[in-house]
Amino acid sequence: MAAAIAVALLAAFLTPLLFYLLATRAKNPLPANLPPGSLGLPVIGHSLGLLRAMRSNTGERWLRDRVARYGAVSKLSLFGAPTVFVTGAAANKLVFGSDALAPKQPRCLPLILGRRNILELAGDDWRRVRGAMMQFLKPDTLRRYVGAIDAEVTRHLDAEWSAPAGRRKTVAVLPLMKLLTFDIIATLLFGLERGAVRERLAAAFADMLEGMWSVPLDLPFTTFRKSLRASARARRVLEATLREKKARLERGESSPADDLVTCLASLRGDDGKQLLTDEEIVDNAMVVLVAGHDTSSVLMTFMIRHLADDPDTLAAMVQEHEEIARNKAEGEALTWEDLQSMRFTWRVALETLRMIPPIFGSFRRALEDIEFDGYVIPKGWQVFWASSVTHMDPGVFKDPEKFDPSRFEIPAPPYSFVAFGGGQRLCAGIEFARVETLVTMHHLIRRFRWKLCSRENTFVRDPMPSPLHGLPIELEYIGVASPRKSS
Ligand code: HEM
Repeated sequence: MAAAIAVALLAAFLTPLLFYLLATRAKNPLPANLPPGSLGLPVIGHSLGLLRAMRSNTGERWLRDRVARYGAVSKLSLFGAPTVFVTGAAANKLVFGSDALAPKQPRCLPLILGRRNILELAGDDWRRVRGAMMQFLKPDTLRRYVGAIDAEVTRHLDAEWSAPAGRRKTVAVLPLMKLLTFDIIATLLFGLERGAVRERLAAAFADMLEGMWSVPLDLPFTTFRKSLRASARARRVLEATLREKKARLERGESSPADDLVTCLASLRGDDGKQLLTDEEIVDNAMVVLVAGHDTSSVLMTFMIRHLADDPDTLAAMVQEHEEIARNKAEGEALTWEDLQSMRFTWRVALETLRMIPPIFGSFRRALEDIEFDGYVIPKGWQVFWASSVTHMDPGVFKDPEKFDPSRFEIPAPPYSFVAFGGGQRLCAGIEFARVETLVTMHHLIRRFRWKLCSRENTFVRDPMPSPLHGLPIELEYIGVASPRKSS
């Protein structure tokens, strides 16, 4: 019965789409010099093949096979739209630099995050929203929050990782890292204290994520419907938070530097009006929650996974962090200056991101016919970029399968390392991610050693890389940390 309903729904959904595609193709004949490759079956195209490969952790190979067969530019069909897949530094430059390409997200994203979220915006609207967010996320502002992030990390480690003296403890790393990054965002960016409101946001957010990448069918019992409802609950919390922040600002009880939401609410345009609308502030708080939560938690999880089996890298990191700790008083919080000394640790993070980029790739939409590499990308088509093929290209990164942080002693060639994207849409949260990663790794390395519980060291992409069972590790407390002096 359920299967019959699903088939009927699918037919109802696909048939008009098929007619639409045939009609538009008849109206706009395709240019002759399209990239090589086939568009596959109508509508279904190559989506199932790619998704299956990602779930079995062969997504990178799936793309590499395409490149071996067709070259760095090829056509295919993904998620119901004709697509050109591009890879390599020149293609990345096009993706991140060309005004003829606009961002394009899966259809479910604006429905869940809100239509005024930065990922949907272009032109002046994008510049205004990005500029406002960077007021808080730029290094000059973030340097003031290192102590607060340090406090959040040590509190988290005390509560979730530590075991009674002499006892070993097993933890699953990924869920804990997600909890930590959620807590850091809730405190630092939303200024939400621990308690019922924050727990309501955490619960709504967890439900919302489940349907984030699902088929956007708003029908009873679909994951997407559940996600939409959870998104409405999360928005209600953020709207109430914004109202409270605005009231406090008006009463002179807070400062724009308190948190991202207060900062955005305080900004004024030339006309003296609030620079971002309330809707924009809430939509972009939702983006920050999603963009900043899964990505950094995945990075730290895979660093921990790698360090368990790489004693040389671990030893070099231990040395770096011991030197920093030597110059600090007992329990003293880290500072911005300390983070600048964590060069090796950040190179380990970059190498981890090169080999396992949390964001597999994403889409753009051609606003006009674009000529690239001797082919035409027709107006209206999707462009799909993926970081992994460039990251694993031996012509760019020698011995790409080897984990070698020293390769980042000099900057990678332009548009070759794209884990954070590139160009004007470069990740807005790089500095934030760098601060939370370095602070967390410092305290973990000073307190614990660990080994992997499972020898089956694989992961799947869903679409974020997720290690088997959340990466269970056995922790040994080495007891060098001491109670904090300041926060
Ligand atoms: C290891 C951590 C992170 C990685 C690997 C990462 C990766 C990326 C990538 C690849 C993009 C570009 C997507 C595209 O061009 O299609 C992006 C954009 C973005 N990221 Fe991150 N991100 C990370 C952490 C964060 C954090 C912590 C925040 C917020 C605090 C954040 C906020 C954003 C925002 C707002 C954008 C959109 C920028 C724009 O369109 O102008 N990210 N990120």
